[in-house]
Amino acid sequence: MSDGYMWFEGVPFPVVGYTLEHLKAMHNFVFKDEDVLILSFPKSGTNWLIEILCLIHSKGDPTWIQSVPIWERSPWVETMNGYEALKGREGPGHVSSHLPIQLFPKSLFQSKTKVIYLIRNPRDTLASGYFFWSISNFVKKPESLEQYFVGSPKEMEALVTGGRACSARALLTEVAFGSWLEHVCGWMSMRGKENFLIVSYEELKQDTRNMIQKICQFLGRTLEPEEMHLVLKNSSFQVMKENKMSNYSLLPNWLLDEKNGSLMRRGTTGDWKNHFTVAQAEVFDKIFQEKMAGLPRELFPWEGC
Ligand SMILES: Nc1ncnc2c1ncn2[C@@H]1O[C@H](COP(=O)(O)O)[C@@H](OP(=O)(O)O)[C@H]1O
Ligand SMILES: CCc1ccc(OS(=O)(=O)O)cc1
Repeated sequence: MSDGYMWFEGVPFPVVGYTLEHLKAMHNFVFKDEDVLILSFPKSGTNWLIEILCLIHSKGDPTWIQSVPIWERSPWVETMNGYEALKGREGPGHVSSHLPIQLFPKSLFQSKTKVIYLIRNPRDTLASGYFFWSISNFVKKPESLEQYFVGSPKEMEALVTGGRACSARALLTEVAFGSWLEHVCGWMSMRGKENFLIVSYEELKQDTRNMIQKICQFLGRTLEPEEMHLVLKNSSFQVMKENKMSNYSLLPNWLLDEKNGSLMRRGTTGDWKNHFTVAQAEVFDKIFQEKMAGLPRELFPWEGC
């Protein structure tokens, strides 16, 4: 825990909300065929997708999202509180997780649980994570974006000269829940299964209505035009930002310093461009191209934009 993370099976976890005992016990969690699982690497827009799924469930009626905290509506299987809530739940429901595939409860792979994997430009997850971890006490606060990006100036130098690209922060290897690359590559092994849907933050931003339709189709749900209108309205950035059940303002101040930021920060694509240096962007490109070469490009709609 000395580096500001709690390590489990080689993966760094936040130090608040997680224990090794729960992570071990959670491995035996039994998924129901009717559950809906939301999977993502942190800061991919997970809470937005959770809000959308809750609103699809309620056909746009905001009563549920305005009265129950988001982490109770779709508990995180890997957190202590989330796991306890899920264990005691009788019927099926929504479940959220940031876990990499190798740590996931095995029952998922024998179930028909519908799984939605949310993917976002890792440059934006990096920038979003930097600002979020800086205002929270889930993990050690980053010293600067530079430090968060590569660990140290020395590592950056080594990266630029091509020396140690694989071990650098640019691969997101030492942020909460481990490596973005490993997270994505691991879960992409489920690609093609009929109970597995991939949604990108970028497509969700660009054509929210169309993506909600696609999600509804996957879930076997339909929305009347007026219901769709309500889902769109109540999951919009502005409405979510003001919903205290969804914007994390219910978390105590010692855990999330709301004076200096919010979960609901920008809600845009490409904000990383305002924060990365040219050198950082080049390094990131190089590593991304190299490591993701084996996966189809359509998985990364933000590339080349
Ligand atoms: N309704 C919404 N529309 C668009 N983006 C949203 C959103 N709700 C949350 N987000 C964005 O999702 C990111 C948080 O992701 P997560 O829920 O996985 O922690 C933040 O990104 P930014 O920090 O780039 O603004 C946040 O602003
Ligand atoms: C208690 C709600 C909560 C807080 C933080 C979480 O992780 S992360 O910020 O998305 O990495 C998950 C759940």
